[in-house]
Amino acid sequence: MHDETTTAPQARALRLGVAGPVGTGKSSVIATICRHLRDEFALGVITNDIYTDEDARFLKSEGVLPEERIRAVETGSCPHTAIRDDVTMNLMAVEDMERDFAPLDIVLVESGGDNLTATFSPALVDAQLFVLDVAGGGDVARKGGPGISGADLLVINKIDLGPYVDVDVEQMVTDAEKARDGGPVLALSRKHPDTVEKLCDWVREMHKTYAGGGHIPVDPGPMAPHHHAHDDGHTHSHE
Ligand SMILES: Nc1nc2c(ncn2[C@@H]2O[C@H](COP(=O)(O)OP(=O)(O)OP(=O)(O)O)[C@@H](O)[C@H]2O)c(=O)[nH]1
Repeated sequence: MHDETTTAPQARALRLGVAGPVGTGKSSVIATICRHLRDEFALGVITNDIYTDEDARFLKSEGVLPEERIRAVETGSCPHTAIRDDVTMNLMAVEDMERDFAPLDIVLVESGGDNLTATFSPALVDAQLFVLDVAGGGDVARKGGPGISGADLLVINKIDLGPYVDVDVEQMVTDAEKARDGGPVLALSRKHPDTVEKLCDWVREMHKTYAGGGHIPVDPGPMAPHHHAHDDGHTHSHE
């Protein structure tokens, strides 16, 4: 009988998206993954910024990978568009990277920083992390949204800051688990090596499942309707 929960073993790299609100630590999470796993896996990184290549420059300056394995996509539009509505620019960047450095094991794709609504299309990534931080407030996890509830892993970052911003990290994790119907939640700080190891283990496990054909990409769901106002007075909306 055909088993619909598995697919053939994968020939190409695992494409792993990292999304989340501005400043929660997406670039830092990617830097951490690269530093700890670069000797185990062949890695590449694609960053998304609206007008700059700042995130790519940060990762290059940190020396987390050889510079040519870190490439920037300047989306020129709201971050949702490039990771969800029309993923062409990103898909081309990922495919170029995979071709130039074949065979790659994992390509990390960082979304531009946005609000709680941005998620990757499963046409672009195979799995996705959504990153919140404790500095954004303990109640954020309760607010839900497609990334919080539907990403393959929810990261609650900067837990070392909990005491300074009066956030009960354990409660925030419990709230997040509830919002995700028990889906995985990782409390992370780059200053707590045990949490970094858990992040690496999650990536290892995801890669193993994916490479063996046992991972089916899940769409966390569409963003909520919203609109953007631009400097020139022009607005656009996503319904
Ligand atoms: N205390 C603490 N600070 C952290 C941690 N991770 C990241 N930061 C800091 O948080 C700030 C934002 O981190 P980034 O990695 O640039 O965040 P980002 O989500 O990529 O930001 P944008 O790309 O601008 O949306 C930086 O000053 C980091 O040094 C952490 O675990 N603990």
